[in-house]
Amino acid sequence: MLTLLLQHPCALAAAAVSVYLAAIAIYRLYLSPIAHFPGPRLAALTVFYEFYWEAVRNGQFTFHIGELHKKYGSIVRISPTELHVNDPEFYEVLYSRDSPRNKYPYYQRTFNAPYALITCEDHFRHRLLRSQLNPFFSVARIRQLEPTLKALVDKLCRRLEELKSTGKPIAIEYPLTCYTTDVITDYTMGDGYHYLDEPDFIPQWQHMLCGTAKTLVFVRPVAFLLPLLVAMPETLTAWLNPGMELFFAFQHRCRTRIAEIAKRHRQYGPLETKDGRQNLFDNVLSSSLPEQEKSEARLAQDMQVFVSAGAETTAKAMSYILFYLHNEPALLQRLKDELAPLGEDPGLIELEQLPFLTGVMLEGLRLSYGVTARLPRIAPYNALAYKDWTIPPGTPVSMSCLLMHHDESVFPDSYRFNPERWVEPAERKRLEKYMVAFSRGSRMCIGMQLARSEILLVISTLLRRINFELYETTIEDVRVAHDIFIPFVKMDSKGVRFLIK
Ligand code: HEM
Repeated sequence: MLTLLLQHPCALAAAAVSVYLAAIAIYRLYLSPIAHFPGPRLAALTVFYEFYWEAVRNGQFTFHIGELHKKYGSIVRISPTELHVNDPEFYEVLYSRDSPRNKYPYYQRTFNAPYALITCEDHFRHRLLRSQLNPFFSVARIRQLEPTLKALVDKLCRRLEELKSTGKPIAIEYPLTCYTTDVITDYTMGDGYHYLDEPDFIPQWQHMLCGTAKTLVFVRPVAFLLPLLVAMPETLTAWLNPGMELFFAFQHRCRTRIAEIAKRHRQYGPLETKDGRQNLFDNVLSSSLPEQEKSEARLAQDMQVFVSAGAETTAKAMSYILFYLHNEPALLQRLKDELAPLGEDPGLIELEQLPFLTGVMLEGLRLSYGVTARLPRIAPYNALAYKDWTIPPGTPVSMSCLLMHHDESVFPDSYRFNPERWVEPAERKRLEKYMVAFSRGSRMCIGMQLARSEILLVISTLLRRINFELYETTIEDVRVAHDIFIPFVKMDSKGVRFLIK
């Protein structure tokens, strides 16, 4: 037999590959440190199980994981290397504030932004970067930003008023995405994109932000091919994947803007904006961070992430809130009644005190999810204890906001938009623990305060000044149907559309 194999190199190669694959299969099924965890054998064998549910079935893996939990229990092995937990009480353990948590390289590499804060794998490097940025997003700093946020809401209202009585429906997520983009670009770069000036609210920008999420998910198991894709001429990639032109233009814009900021910083030191604020990247350049963390390549990747993370999520939450309120006029009226005594120009501090408005915001965040994808974390040094299980150190473990927000034991009638569930203060405090749109712990969203302030100001102002009428929009246009890193509704939806009366 051996002589035969040696005489035929192809047969030898095939035999070697078979032995290799068999060894991998035996390791994954019987010898891996997580071999004893329950779950489908196929998922334990290959990442193409995940690929099938993510890519071939177009964003169905999270829903399928929900089914696996019903069959196998609250902890399931969902891939050769990863466990998934579905238990609201475990969320704060996994997404810990204090214990080291690394991110999972397999998951992070598809962002193709290896130096950015959000993709930083090592816990300690992340702490260093994050502690430098945290003050920039504190409640106090966001309060200083209030006049800018309000000026942009005024502009949003003026632009929407142009559509008054024209009979032209508007998909509200487009102007809202222009608003959130202008806010975050103005705040981080000191010079906004001014997308609210675009005559048609530039729908392709919102499509691009959602489209890149698909690349994230669909290429994950073959992400080692990403360098090939990236090395291809941009014109060819854009031809293969229409819509990528805008992404490349956005990438170039971030690099150019960072190069300008860095050059000016080298020549003249940090530049303050007219209201005395320093832009975020000047602030990083003036900091005591190690020099490699101030490289233009790293800062350009962070700029890209800040803009895309801050724009789509917040705009989606606001447009879903507007839908739910107009879909149930009693809720709309109750909110208007609560807002009425505050007059024409209430401040953020006053808005934050309103129980029903707060309930509307939290319920909107709960049902728009932000990021639906599971977010794996690794406890690098210590085993994690979960019920009777011991999860070995170094194991990627994930949980999903989508499953948390539809846990009927926490949020009964979970698909119903019910702001009332947040109104009573003690109950709100209890429930907020399980509303994880911003995730939790050391890696939780840095823009949370900014997003909450934007939502409060935009919703309260639009309801005072604009008369909306829903146009050919049903609950299906806000009901999650696909998890492609971010939530997607049915693919042929035209979005939440309104006539301005
Ligand atoms: C409704 C609005 C928002 C939601 C639901 C949301 C959700 C999230 C979630 C779930 C994460 C964790 C991602 C992970 O673990 O990989 C995250 C991280 C992040 N978000 Fe947000 N986000 C929102 C708004 C914003 C805004 C306005 C900004 C702009 C500053 C922003 C910037 C970021 C950044 C930079 C990170 C990475 C933080 C880190 O790794 O330390 N987000 N966001």
